[in-house]
Amino acid sequence: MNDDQEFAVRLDRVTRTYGRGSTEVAALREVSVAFRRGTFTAVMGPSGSGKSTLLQCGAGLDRPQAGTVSVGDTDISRLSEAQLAVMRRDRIGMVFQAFNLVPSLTARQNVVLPTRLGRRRPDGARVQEVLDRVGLTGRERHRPAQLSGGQQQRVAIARALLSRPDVIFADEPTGALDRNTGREVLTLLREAVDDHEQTVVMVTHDPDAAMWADRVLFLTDGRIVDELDRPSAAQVTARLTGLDEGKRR
Ligand SMILES: Nc1ncnc2c1ncn2[C@@H]1O[C@H](COP(=O)(O)OP(=O)(O)OP(=O)(O)O)[C@@H](O)[C@H]1O
Repeated sequence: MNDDQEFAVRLDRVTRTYGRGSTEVAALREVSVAFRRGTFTAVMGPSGSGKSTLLQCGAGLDRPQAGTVSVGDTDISRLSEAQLAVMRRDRIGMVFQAFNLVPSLTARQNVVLPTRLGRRRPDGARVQEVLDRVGLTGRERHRPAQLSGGQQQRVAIARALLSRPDVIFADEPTGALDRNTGREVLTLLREAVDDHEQTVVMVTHDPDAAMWADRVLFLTDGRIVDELDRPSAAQVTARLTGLDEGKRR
């Protein structure tokens, strides 16, 4: 297998800075990391360490000043905005802490919205399949306000799954949920990896959520400073405490 088939997404020496001159902040400093197909990676680190920026650059929502981002065999820094939009629609799914649903639309309409915006006709059977898969059978016509937080996040996951994306980027997907509901969301993300060979990259502050991942990356000041394979929550907590202490010194 060559690298393009083995890895869903690769960042190579990616640098992203914000602002200029004395207010310049380096959110990512020459970060190189590859996400193997069919794996679940958690990204952790102190506030402001660059986690969301890593996700945004990987998903093509933000463009780095230097370095390359590849999705499969495509270097996305070379794509036009229009080509990038198609790539994001077809191959990348996004899930956010705040669900990002349209309040006036039903669950089903929210799931098909990206397809409709792409001026394509949704496949009704596929839409029902993803709604069933995330446990929303019977709630297809509910609007977000009529759903619990966990159910709203399921709608967002169904929306992300619809196009069978290679990779799903999730930015604190359990951050607004209680522990049990969060666990249900993590189960869905884990199933995407184990049963559907998708790739999940998830930012989280919660060591219990990170435990669901195959690998945990630790960021500090825009750099990946460590990684752990299948760690326990206690190992994750210990590593995070070490990072915070390192920062204070
Ligand atoms: N649009 C922006 N304009 C200016 N600075 C930004 C912007 N986005 C991020 N930054 C800065 O880049 C750095 C990294 O931000 P980022 O949001 O990636 O961190 P994070 O690890 O996700 O933080 P948190 O855990 O608090 O969400 C921070 O110092 C932040 O202030």
